[in-house]
Amino acid sequence: MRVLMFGRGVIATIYGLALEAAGHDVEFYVRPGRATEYGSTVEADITDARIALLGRQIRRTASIRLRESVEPADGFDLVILSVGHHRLAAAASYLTPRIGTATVLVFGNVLDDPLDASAPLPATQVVFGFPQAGGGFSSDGVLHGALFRNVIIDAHRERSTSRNSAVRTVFEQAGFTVRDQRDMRGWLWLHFLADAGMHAQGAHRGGLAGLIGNRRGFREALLTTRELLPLLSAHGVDVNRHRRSVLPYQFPIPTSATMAWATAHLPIARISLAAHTDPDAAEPSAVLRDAARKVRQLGIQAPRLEASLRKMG
Ligand SMILES: NC(=O)C1=CN([C@@H]2O[C@H](COP(=O)(O)OP(=O)(O)OC[C@H]3O[C@@H](n4cnc5c(N)ncnc54)[C@H](OP(=O)(O)O)[C@@H]3O)[C@@H](O)[C@H]2O)C=CC1
Ligand SMILES: CC(C)(CO)C(=O)C(=O)O
Repeated sequence: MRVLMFGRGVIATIYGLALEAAGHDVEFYVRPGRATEYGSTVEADITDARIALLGRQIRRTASIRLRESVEPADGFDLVILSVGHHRLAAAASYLTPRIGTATVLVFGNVLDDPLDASAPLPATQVVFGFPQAGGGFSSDGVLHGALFRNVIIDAHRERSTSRNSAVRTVFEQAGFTVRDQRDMRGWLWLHFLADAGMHAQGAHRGGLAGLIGNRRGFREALLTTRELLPLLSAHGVDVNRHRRSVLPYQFPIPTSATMAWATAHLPIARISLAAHTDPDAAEPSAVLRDAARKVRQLGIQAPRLEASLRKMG
């Protein structure tokens, strides 16, 4: 399959390399002028949990193909679009006239209704999913990442089209296990609020890396998200469908102890957080700002989130 990864960011690179290794024809779209800057290789240090339960660390210099434009005649079958929620609209506008008949997998954080957030991409060509990976580039350009076996794919009955099946097959053939999500919109909202809780604490601790091994930090993150949960029902999400996912917020003490222990002792649990050390990174402040905007609109009290926003300045 011809696959285009949008950008050469963390998630695009981790999954692009995995799909290429599985035999797909993978290219990366980067902004005009950036191909030379990036070069034709990437140094990747990935702890891969497809091979071993707690991950096996593999470091390699991988060749990658970059392109600075996309045209409908390029004939991509699948475009994987993984950007921060605050950059999705611009990316979707760029891609819409250029994708031809390709399926676009929107594979990252989304706030608002997913189809509105990914407009003007045609709803019939879009599939929603979410990565189970994380990491970041260190200052020497090396990608340090953790890759889990699962990926989340939308499995709502009305959206279970042949495009969904094709996306599932691509991941399964590359050794991933697809976790069906029947309420993707609710799941994406909940994940966004979970990130807001984490980033709120990151704002006090020099980024998410400051949470590693930090029981109090995780507890505060969970409590921050708990303050935001009323947003879900206010937007029509049936929280009962996400009972297991909301348990950490109902039991923050044992959950934070587990998270602190896991991130202190297991590299696979630590890597995604360890890479987030930039206190001025754009995505965390966009997540906090947009979560705060939503709760203020509804008059929901979120003192922990507000305190973190003040801290960010
Ligand atoms: N990193 C992580 O640990 C995790 C991230 N996620 C989610 O996955 C998504 C992607 O995250 P991540 O990979 O870290 O993000 P990155 O910022 O690393 O990657 C985004 C990429 O998209 C490119 N890009 C964005 N907009 C445009 C545009 N309009 N035109 C051209 N290129 C563009 C960026 O290029 P440029 O640099 O030129 O702007 C960059 O290469 C987010 O929603 C995030 O929340 C989920 C789990 C973990
Ligand atoms: C907050 C983070 C990095 C934790 O892995 C994440 O899940 C995301 O960016 O969506």
